[in-house]
Amino acid sequence: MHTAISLLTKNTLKSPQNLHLQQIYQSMASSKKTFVFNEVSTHNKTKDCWLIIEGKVYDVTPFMEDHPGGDEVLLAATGKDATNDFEDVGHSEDARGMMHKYYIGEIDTSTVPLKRVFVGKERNYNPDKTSAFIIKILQFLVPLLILGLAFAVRSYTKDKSA
Ligand code: HEM
Repeated sequence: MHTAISLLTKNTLKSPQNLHLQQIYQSMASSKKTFVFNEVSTHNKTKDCWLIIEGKVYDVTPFMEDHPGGDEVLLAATGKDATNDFEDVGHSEDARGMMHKYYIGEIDTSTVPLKRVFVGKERNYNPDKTSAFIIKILQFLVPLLILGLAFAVRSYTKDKSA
């Protein structure tokens, strides 16, 4: 990655028009910090949101309210490699151009799990299996109770009319 940035700064970005890009890439290369996945994935809240996109780590907290796609999608993209989510939307060049503002470092890709893991506050996940079990039993019992009640009422009314 570092080599790629050096090559870019040396060759492609030499023209004066690309000076600002050169400065951005140089600052990215010199001040880069490498994070491990667990360090990044804990930043998954409304006021603290870090993303992993194309091997880089972005702190998008200040951008959450202004993100045209909303803050929910940004939060949903935390705790995993968000490259595919980002690419699937088909973000414009403008969107890509603003990413450097939120760049805070690189990710050690060997620490990124293949499957999504939940760290800290968990969403859409119910660790209490007991309530799910009770619901299943109730789903079975309630119709039986109604049937039994219907039979009881029927035989009671039959007895009365006889
Ligand atoms: C540093 C990261 C990001 C930046 C700077 C960014 C920026 C932007 C910008 C400027 C737009 C307006 C449309 C465009 O110019 O393409 C946009 C739209 C959008 N973004 Fe992001 N985005 C980021 C990450 C993400 C991620 C991780 C997702 C997850 C799926 C996402 C989902 C969306 C969606 C759904 C839209 C709306 C698309 C539409 O309605 O046309 N963005 N984003």
